Amino acid sequence: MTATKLTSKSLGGNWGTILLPINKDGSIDFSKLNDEIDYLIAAGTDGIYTNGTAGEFYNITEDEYDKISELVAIKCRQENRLFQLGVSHMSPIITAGRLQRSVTLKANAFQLILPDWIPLNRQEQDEFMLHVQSLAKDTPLILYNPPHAKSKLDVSDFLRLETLVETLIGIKVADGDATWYQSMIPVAAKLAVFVPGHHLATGVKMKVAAGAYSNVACLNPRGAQKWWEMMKDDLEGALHIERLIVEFMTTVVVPFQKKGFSNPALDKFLAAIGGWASVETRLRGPYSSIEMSEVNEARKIAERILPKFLLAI
Ligand SMILES: CC(=O)N[C@H]1[C@H]([C@H](O)[C@H](O)CO)O[C@](O)(C(=O)O)C[C@@H]1O
Repeated sequence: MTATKLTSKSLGGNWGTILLPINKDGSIDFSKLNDEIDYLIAAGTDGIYTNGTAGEFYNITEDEYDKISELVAIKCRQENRLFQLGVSHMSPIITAGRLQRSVTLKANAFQLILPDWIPLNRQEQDEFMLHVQSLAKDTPLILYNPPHAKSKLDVSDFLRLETLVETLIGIKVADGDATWYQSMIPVAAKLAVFVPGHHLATGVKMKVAAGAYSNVACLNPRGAQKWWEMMKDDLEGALHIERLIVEFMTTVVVPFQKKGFSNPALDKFLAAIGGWASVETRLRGPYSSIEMSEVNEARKIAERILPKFLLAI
């Protein structure tokens, strides 16, 4: 079977991340991971992706990388579900290795970051992306450029890379204010732009967002999907829900961010609050995890603020 060919026009929607169930000794619990992938597939999100930040791509061995990618690829192909494999790594050599070993898995796309120790000048960005394109063959690419990346790309970089790299179909970025959205309209005309999950309705209203690799799907993949569907025929209603999600994030999640917990710690906390996966809050060290004992209180606040469909399992 050939993989459905994603394009900058067809790529979009609510994508659910794989989160790693980490044992006390730091190993990955593959049996729990298995169940989690089954749940995500059954939840009916537009797609599933591996090795995002929430998948702790920066802190796994190459053997683990291969095992995770294979597991997700086999299950998603069996069930005919769209999936993307993250091949990101801070080292260009490791990214290339991940890519080369994953090409046969027939992902619908690869997600990747630029090399992330020494910032890349434009020529180096171009060279890296062309190299990756040649390794990925005809599998499309999504470039992930978070605000903490060493090489921060702007509108002109995205447009240049889109012209240069034929198989680049999307980008994942943090959003900004109305001026930012305005500036991204030319990019959105050419590439599928993914914005933070909790701002997706705004992104749609501003005619920029094609979808989200979603932290709302971390909380509840089914609920996040329902919210995305709502954006198509009741955008005002979806914007109202977004305000509730943002209120929930501000009340429950941001205080942990202010204490210094990382984004993946927050994503795992969201999943534990949602309670749909057998994933707990533990991250692989040295990164700190939010204690499971915080989950009950957070869940109570979630129940007060959020609509039922975002929490029901
Ligand atoms: C608010 C937000 O968008 N969070 C997203 C983060 C950040 O983009 C990332 O932590 C920056 O490094 O990425 C993910 O964890 C990921 O790709 O797996 C998904 C999560 O929804």
